[in-house]
Amino acid sequence: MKLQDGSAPAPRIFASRTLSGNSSSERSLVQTGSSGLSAAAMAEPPVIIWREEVEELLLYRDLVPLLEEALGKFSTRDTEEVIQSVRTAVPLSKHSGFMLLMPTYMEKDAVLCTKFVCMYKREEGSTLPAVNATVVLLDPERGNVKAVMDGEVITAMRTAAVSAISSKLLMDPGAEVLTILGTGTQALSHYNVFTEMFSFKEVRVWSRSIERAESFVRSLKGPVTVSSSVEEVVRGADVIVTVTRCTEPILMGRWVKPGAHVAAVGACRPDRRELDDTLMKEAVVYVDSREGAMAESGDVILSGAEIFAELGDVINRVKPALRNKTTVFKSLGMGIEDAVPAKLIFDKWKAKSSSL
Ligand SMILES: NC(=O)C1=CN([C@@H]2O[C@H](COP(=O)(O)OP(=O)(O)OC[C@H]3O[C@@H](n4cnc5c(N)ncnc54)[C@H](O)[C@@H]3O)[C@@H](O)[C@H]2O)C=CC1
Ligand SMILES: O=C(O)C1=NCCCC1
Repeated sequence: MKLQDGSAPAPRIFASRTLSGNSSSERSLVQTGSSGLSAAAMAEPPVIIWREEVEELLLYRDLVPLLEEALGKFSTRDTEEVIQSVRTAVPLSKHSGFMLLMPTYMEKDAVLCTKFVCMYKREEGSTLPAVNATVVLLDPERGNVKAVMDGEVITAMRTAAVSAISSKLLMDPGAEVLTILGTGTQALSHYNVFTEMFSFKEVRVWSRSIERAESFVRSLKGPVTVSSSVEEVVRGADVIVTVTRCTEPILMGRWVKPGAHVAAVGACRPDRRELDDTLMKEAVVYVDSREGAMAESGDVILSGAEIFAELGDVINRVKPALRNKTTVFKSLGMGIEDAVPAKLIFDKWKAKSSSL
């Protein structure tokens, strides 16, 4: 969320009158409530937590263990732990996009949350965002909104954190070479968390345009090699992250080293692909959600590949982590992955505000 001059406003608490108008009759409605509730029994007004605050409050070292725990809870299908159905996709045909609605309830953790995320096909060079998200945290008892948060950083960091968890579980422990296909928002968050959590000897990046790859790499801290040939960066890589907006396969199984781990993050619609049939059929396929993958993943649906397990099944030790095989983690994103950082950010925000 940004102001018109591009800067982010300071975090603030909405004044009650902002939500309910200025007139004294409207204000008295706020103080006693339309249902006659006393002010003490009324909910706190919602807060807005802007992008810069999210960036400050959300750290991978807190997020990764919480997400790992949450993926395990999701895979138990225990409705007291998590209620989360496959998200609703509203087509925005005029703008070549979709709005995805991602509600999640975690009863035991008292977290009620939804994300609205819009995703678009963008022309090369477009300055508009490919993904734009807002996260809303509610009080499950009263149903009021507690916080509205910028969702772009949450989406970038939680997606990368889940890919890092898949790699921690499924890559060869001696993995040395990381390859990232794509140079956008997700490429950056994946680079950040993978280099924070693991010690790769070599990092390679691919983009269709070598200039874009070079400019992306200039923004990074460590040494990275670039190429505009997917085959060149993929051959010999131990871990391959695909974070593109492509709609046809770009990663071919014949280039992938046996035993490599692929975290496939793009192609989140049933008609989109990033990986070819050879890779999908030869690899052991893990997903975040079986239902989600069967409804939304072109790589799963169109290849006819069998899903071996959810990441949560591996975390719960219900299914093995087949590290010596070629593995694909097909990521689609789930509401619980947003609910967890939303609670974390809100709790930290409250602690920070009350200490001021
Ligand atoms: N699995 C999940 O939870 C999530 C998945 N995504 C998906 O991840 C992908 C990347 O997202 P962002 O980094 O936010 O997008 P972005 O627009 O910032 O980056 C996209 C990258 O793909 C490249 N690209 C675009 N069209 C291409 C094509 N036809 N072939 C090859 N490369 C192409 C761009 O040059 C850029 O490097 C998108 O497909 C998005 O929908 C995004 C958020 C969460
Ligand atoms: O889970 C998400 O967030 C997204 N998934 C698919 C692509 C857009 C964002």
